Amino acid sequence: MSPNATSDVETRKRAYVTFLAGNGDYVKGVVGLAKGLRKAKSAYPLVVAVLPDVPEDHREILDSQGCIVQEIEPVYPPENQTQFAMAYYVINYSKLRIWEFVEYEKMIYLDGDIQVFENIDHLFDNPDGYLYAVMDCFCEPTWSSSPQFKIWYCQQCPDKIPWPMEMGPPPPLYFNAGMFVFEPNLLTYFDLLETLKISPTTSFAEQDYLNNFFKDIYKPIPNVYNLVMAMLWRHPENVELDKVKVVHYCAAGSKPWRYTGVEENMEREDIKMLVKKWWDIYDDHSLDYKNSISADHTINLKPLIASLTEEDGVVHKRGDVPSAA
Ligand SMILES: O=c1ccn([C@@H]2O[C@H](COP(=O)(O)OP(=O)(O)O[C@H]3O[C@H](CO)[C@H](O)[C@H](O)[C@H]3O)[C@@H](O)[C@H]2O)c(=O)[nH]1
Ligand SMILES: O[C@H]1[C@H](O)[C@@H](O)[C@H](O)[C@@H](O)[C@H]1O
Ligand SMILES: [Mn+2]
Repeated sequence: MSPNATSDVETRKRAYVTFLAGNGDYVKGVVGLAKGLRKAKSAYPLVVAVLPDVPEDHREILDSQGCIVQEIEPVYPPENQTQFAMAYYVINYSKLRIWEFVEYEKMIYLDGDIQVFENIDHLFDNPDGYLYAVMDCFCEPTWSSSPQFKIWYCQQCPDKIPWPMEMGPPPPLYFNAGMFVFEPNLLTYFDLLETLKISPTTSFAEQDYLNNFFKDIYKPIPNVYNLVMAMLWRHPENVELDKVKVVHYCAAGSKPWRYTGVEENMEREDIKMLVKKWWDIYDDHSLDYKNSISADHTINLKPLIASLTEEDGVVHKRGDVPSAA
């Protein structure tokens, strides 16, 4: 086997992964993400973990965009009496299935409402054994039922309003679960599912759960890897917008494919600019998988080479091992 083929086989051990549920418009987010990764010349494919309720035509769109569509079974929390910050967060427990994708050594999870504007492949090279993610902000009304919100404490500026001593030690650092670097592992996977059975359901669903589960191995990374939009108006002093590589369109009203500009903060120039940047990628037909094949041979030979197996040299059907690049 040629040295090139060896390294291509190695790159197959890493992938991006996102999650898709339902027959709504989140598929647009995932298409945008696939194209964004391609534009950033990522060397790794995008796996889309889909729930059974994702319709066939949406799966075909994703396949035609070079994504690896992988169906997963839903995971439900044990009981559902809690008020989630958003009712649909309940489906996000299904995200735990991605720890089962052990054909990959390391993956970067990205929400469907995330866009990657610059290459972040180097995050795969971070030392193993940790879960890497960006610290969240507690200042939006979605956090109103939390103790942090009630005392105006935010881990983004712990010196402004320090955590009161009488409330005990400050809570452990908390990440936004729209983006994280992790290692699929069956023992972890079974432990995640088993521990869930005896865990309470809380406002931020699997985000709270993952934070608790991984608190000892969580390593914060700079917010350029997941700009939670509220940071722009809650903690502008912590944001260097021109350095941001990954944007998370998570604020109410900010999903680019639904954007109208009427919700609070959505009239801001920085938001308008970021929404436009998302659309520029989504509308760019040269970034469609089929067009990128004819446009750039150096990049687009990769999926073909990677789909040659060592033993039989047989080329598997396109879509088996597509690269996001
Ligand atoms: O109808 C839906 C709803 C959600 N999703 C998927 O679920 C992800 C999470 O939903 P949002 O991005 O709308 O939610 P937020 O960004 O507000 O949610 C945050 O909190 C959630 C708590 O459950 C999750 O942790 C999520 O990853 C984190 O970014 C989406 O990106 C998308 O990938 C769908 O596919 N279809
Ligand atoms: O994951 C959630 C979500 O992205 C919300 O929109 C945001 O307000 C929260 O800070 C975050 O924890
Ligand atoms: Mn999101």
